[in-house]
Amino acid sequence: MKILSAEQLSQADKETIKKQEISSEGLMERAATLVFNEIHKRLEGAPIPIKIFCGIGNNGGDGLVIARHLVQHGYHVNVYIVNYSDKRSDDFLSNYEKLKEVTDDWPEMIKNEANFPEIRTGDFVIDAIFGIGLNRPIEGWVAKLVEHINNSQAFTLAIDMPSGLFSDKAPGENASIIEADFTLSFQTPKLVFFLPATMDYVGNLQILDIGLDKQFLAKVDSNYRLINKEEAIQLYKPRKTNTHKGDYGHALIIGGSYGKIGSVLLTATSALRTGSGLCSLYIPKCGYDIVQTALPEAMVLTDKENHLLNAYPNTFDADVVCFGMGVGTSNKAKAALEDLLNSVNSPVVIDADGLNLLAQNKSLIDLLPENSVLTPHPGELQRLIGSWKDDFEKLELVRSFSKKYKIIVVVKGAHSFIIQGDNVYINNSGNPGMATAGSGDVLSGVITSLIGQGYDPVIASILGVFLHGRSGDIAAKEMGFEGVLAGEIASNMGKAIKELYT
Ligand SMILES: NC(=O)C1=CN([C@@H]2O[C@H](COP(=O)(O)OP(=O)(O)OC[C@H]3O[C@@H](n4cnc5c(N)ncnc54)[C@H](OP(=O)(O)O)[C@@H]3O)[C@@H](O)[C@H]2O)[C@H](O)CC1
Ligand SMILES: [K+]
Repeated sequence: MKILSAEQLSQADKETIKKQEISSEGLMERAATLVFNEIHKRLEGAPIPIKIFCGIGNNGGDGLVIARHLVQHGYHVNVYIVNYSDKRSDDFLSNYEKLKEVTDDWPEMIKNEANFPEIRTGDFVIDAIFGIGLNRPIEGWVAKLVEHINNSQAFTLAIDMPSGLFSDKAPGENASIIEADFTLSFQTPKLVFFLPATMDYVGNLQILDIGLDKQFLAKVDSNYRLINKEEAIQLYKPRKTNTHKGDYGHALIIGGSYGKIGSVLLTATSALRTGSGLCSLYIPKCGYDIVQTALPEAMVLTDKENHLLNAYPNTFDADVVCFGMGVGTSNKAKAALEDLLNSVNSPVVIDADGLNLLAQNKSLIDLLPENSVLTPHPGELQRLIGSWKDDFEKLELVRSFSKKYKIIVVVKGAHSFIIQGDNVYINNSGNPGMATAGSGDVLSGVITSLIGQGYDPVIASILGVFLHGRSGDIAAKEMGFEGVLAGEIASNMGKAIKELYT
């Protein structure tokens, strides 16, 4: 699903009004009625006190339409106009009049702190103060109102966006932003819903298709895409019936050191569970018995060193190589990485200490074959590209890093970002249970396996991150968030793949 900017959404709005011969008020009615339907479906007429805070623009207009429908369905509604300016929008004004026709309880004006209503724990708050039109930080008494709402224990539903969030840029430090429990957003998700510093304001997210012009949405260009099952299934290549293991690639996993053999084992298990035809490990001697016992399906080559890797078996003929988990950052490990990068021409996957070695020896980055995949978590990323002032600057830095070295960067997080040049793919599977030791090792195995099976490295990264998340979801369903082990993310991979097409 494309992620559009506020400007693109306003354009879509205009295009829809023109093509569907609908007025902008009609479009507001359509969008806000969908919100009302969602609320009504859940509340089923319950006599909960509903407090709707409406701005004076079109987000506020949505709030007024929702209020009218709620009143007409017998709900207990109080409407507050957050009077932050005199520039009321036309659709706000006409819906203000329409609301007055259905109730004697006229909206209350909030012009300063003295007008703030008491908000109780059991209240249901609707935030229709600002939407995509926010163009500067919320200040003064309006900021205090946001704080007042956040300090209440009331359930808060944000319309289109939690007020205070910009759709396309970072909020400043200590910005006033509604902390929503739920956000119902129109037509497309907004980029800030998925960025680490702003995602927590959104709560649960649901996107409502308000029927904006399909042609415009299809042709509008966006560098940002959200990856759900609908997108993932299109990337998946089913197996043929007449087939053999040679069709699914030979993955070589290089890593491990004394005390960290488990990491390579997880990566190799995950590669095999994702469907690699063959999988070999190259590890220090001390890991030989462990791997052969724990994973008889894999083949094992050992370095001449006992506890650390020191070389790359360059006579080995693999379809794809993954390097880094558990190797440490010793000179010996550096020699092994250098050896590898001087020997291979096809894309490699680099994770964990492999990334730290690249960060410590920046000249090695030049040796990465085009389309190689790097899978840093934020700490590793910072070591590679330096620090950033906010999530947007981070995205810019990763983009130029990706362009400069012609590589793919998978920035791991609650929503992992797959970045290739200007293109950013945002993963929407997974859960907090996956924040566990070895989870990243498993991800490297999935991506490596898919590259070995012939997927283009960027597709392998997008699909791999999605499948990793789904597999984690399957594991968490059985084990609970706290109980998930990385090995279970690997072992559920077959189910995650099956679930794509069933
Ligand atoms: N296209 C769609 O998907 C639809 C969107 N709808 C809803 O409309 C809003 C966007 O409405 P808009 O009127 O453009 O903007 P807002 O309601 O978010 O803001 C209103 C005005 O507030 C001013 N502003 C901005 N920041 C601040 C601030 N910090 N303090 C005070 N005032 C501020 C600004 O005007 P200025 O002239 O003062 O700059 C805004 O214009 C969208 O989010 C949806 O909820 C439709 O209902 C359906 C179609
Ligand atoms: K809002």
